[in-house]
Amino acid sequence: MSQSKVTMEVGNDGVAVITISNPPVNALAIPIIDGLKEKFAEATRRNDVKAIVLTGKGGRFSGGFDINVFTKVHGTGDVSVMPDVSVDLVTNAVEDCKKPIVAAVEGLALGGGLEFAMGCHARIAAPRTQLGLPELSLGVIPGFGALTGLLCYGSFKGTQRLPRLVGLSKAIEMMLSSKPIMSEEGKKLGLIDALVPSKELLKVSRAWALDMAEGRKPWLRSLHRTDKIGSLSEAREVLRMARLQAKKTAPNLPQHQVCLDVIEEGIVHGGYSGVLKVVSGVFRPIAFSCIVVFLAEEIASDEAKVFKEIVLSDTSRGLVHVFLAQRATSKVPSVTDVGLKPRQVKKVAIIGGGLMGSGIATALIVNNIFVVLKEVNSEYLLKGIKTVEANVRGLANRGKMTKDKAEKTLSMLKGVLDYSEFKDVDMVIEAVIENVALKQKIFSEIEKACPPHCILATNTSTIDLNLIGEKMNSQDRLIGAHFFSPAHLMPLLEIVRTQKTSPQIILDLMTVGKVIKKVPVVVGNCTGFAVNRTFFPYTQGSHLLVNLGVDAYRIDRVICNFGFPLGPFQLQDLAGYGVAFAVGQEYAKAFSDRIFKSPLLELLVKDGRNGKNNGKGYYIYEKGSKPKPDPSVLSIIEESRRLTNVMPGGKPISVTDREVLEMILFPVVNEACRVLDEGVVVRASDLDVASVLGMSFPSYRGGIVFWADMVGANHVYRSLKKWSEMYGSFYKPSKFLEERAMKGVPLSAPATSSASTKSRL
Ligand SMILES: C[C@H](O)CC(=O)SCCNC(=O)CCNC(=O)[C@H](O)C(C)(C)COP(=O)(O)OP(=O)(O)OC[C@H]1O[C@@H](n2cnc3c(N)ncnc32)[C@H](O)[C@@H]1OP(=O)(O)O
Repeated sequence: MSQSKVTMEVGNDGVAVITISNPPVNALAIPIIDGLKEKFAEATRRNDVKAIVLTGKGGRFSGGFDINVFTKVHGTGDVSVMPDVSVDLVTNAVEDCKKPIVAAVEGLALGGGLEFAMGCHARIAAPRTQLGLPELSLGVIPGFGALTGLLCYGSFKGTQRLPRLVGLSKAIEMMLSSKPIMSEEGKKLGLIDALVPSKELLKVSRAWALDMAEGRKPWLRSLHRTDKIGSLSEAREVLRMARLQAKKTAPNLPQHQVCLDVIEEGIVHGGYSGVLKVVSGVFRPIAFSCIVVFLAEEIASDEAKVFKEIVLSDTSRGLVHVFLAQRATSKVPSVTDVGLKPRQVKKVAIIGGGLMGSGIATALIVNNIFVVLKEVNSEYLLKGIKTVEANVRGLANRGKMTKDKAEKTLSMLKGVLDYSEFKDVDMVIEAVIENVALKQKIFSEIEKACPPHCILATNTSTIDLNLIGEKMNSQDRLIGAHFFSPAHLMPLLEIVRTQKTSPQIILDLMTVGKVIKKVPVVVGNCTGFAVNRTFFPYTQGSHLLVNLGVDAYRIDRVICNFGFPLGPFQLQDLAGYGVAFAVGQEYAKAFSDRIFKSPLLELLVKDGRNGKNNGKGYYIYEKGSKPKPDPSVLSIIEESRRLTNVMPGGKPISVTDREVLEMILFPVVNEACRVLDEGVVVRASDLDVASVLGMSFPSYRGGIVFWADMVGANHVYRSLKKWSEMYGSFYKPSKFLEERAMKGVPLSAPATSSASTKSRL
């Protein structure tokens, strides 16, 4: 029997408790919405019911509307399958119910879940309950209404109740950031009426509902309130500022402006002139003038169009895809489905206190894992410890933890200069420079110094793990723990397994990843693994374009306009050139058939530049000001162009911005195809998640493979083929891409059986 259901129990006190049960997050799936309608109708009808409490089973109120329905809508283009949650259920059945309803909220009330709670006449919450409207992060806006029948801005009630309960500025902040607040803050803001311990939640909620039924407590309808919105001119000013801000911070996200438009409509025509009441009246069979019907229908058809556009937008498709793809990464065949139990990792040794080692140490201690940090001498060790201290105190300064907690956190770090502390560690992470011989020596040493259950991990970003483990006996314990810089902030943990790594070790590291709040993505072993390998043509493509005569700053601009936080040249400045040199050599060895060798970095270094490190790179870095393009780099670029001599006829090529973008990203797609073909990832969507979380590929474009499928494999293939004929083998389309383009099969479609035999997993 399905676990998804809505139940109702009527107590002797005359209170009906309606419970949503749809584990794990009580998502509002269509049968749940139908069940709620049915139970509210029954509770309203029954004479023995005086008041109602709405709650969720298993300590979670509701995670909102069922996101899987969006996937269906995106697949079919048919928005009519979306139920009318806002008007039909939350407004008509709940808010306008003839009996008082209390929401007993615990764990989380997000999206449609919070909308339900706000439709109730009071909200009682347990401590540390998350309350939020994260719909914008899925590309839609809170509280959509029906598309069948009439629809108007007034039907997006989720956007209207929140301002009426917490004030306009706070509501806008919550909706535009998609970040939840805790019930403690909700109580202060007025979103929550009472905060009670979890075990008293139902008792207090029942009593509250009865108090309302019997006139001892006020019975408030959120949508009718106007006391927190301020004057119309104030509201308009707040909205104007929010629009400007959203234009700056979310230029490519249409749902932000639509959300603000809808809030404004609700305020202007709802709370102030009362039109909302008339317009929402069109949803009910009451008498109203023909003019209003006509106007409402006209508005409705416009808004239905807006709604349809936004739900079916590429932005929503991309964001919903990334949400579900991220969840899918925790399912790894033969690892998470074979009944293994993760072992606890309490103490970790890190070898190397540089940028990566200290960042990883920070991520671990912040999440209560004891760390031993090893360096080769006390000077380096002190430097490493100081970096960790700065990281942790930086988090405290930014309000991410209390000062007290920061000091406690730092007490979980111990610096050492030898292996004596390694005897009882559960995991070692090697984070030294990218030098194969050094890594081989370290692994043969730690294998002896650590207990037999210990996970032996390397943070290499590029080097083949089989090479690193060549001198080890227990290669089943060797695994890649590839963090992205800065390791305490970037969310991705790329877990690299070899053919010999044991499933238990993989599961243990996945669990550590989750404990330290990273998203672990398990991938196979090869040079650069899944993420850096897929993206090595990103830097090379940008170098090739510059050498073909395209302006470097224009390239950075085009890439930023697409949605990356930085362009490739600014990114190189930030990362420093040393890493680029080291990994460049590895790629040149492994992928010699498709390398573009650019002398540009060497010329920059010769000129005394080292990027942000010394304030001089493609850009000039001065304290307190934004990086500025450095015109004196142009002569170095000219020299590079002269040396490579790739410009056809010695003249700069002429390309549109779109071509600039595609000439950089299509080679990345091409390498992603090889990664898919070789079975380096479990599924194509893992590469999407990794590109978003590790390379800052814009999430609203769905990740690298998803985006490529939106653009179309055929277009990618034809473009690469054309450029390979014009500019050489760097652009040569892979076999996988060619086949998919010819057959019209999406790049993300699972591999055929012949391909899956190649798997590196
Ligand atoms: C009408 C409204 O205005 C429109 C809406 O409500 S749109 C939906 C708005 N809600 C959201 O955006 C919330 C999305 N969910 C989340 O942020 C997080 O899942 C959470 C905070 C609820 C829980 O996080 P966490 O405990 O880490 O568990 P997490 O792994 O993310 O999710 C557990 C499972 O629940 C699923 N799930 C979570 N929220 C869901 C939702 N709203 N619909 C369907 N499934 C959902 C996940 O896909 C995952 O499934 P899986 O086990 O098969 O992989």
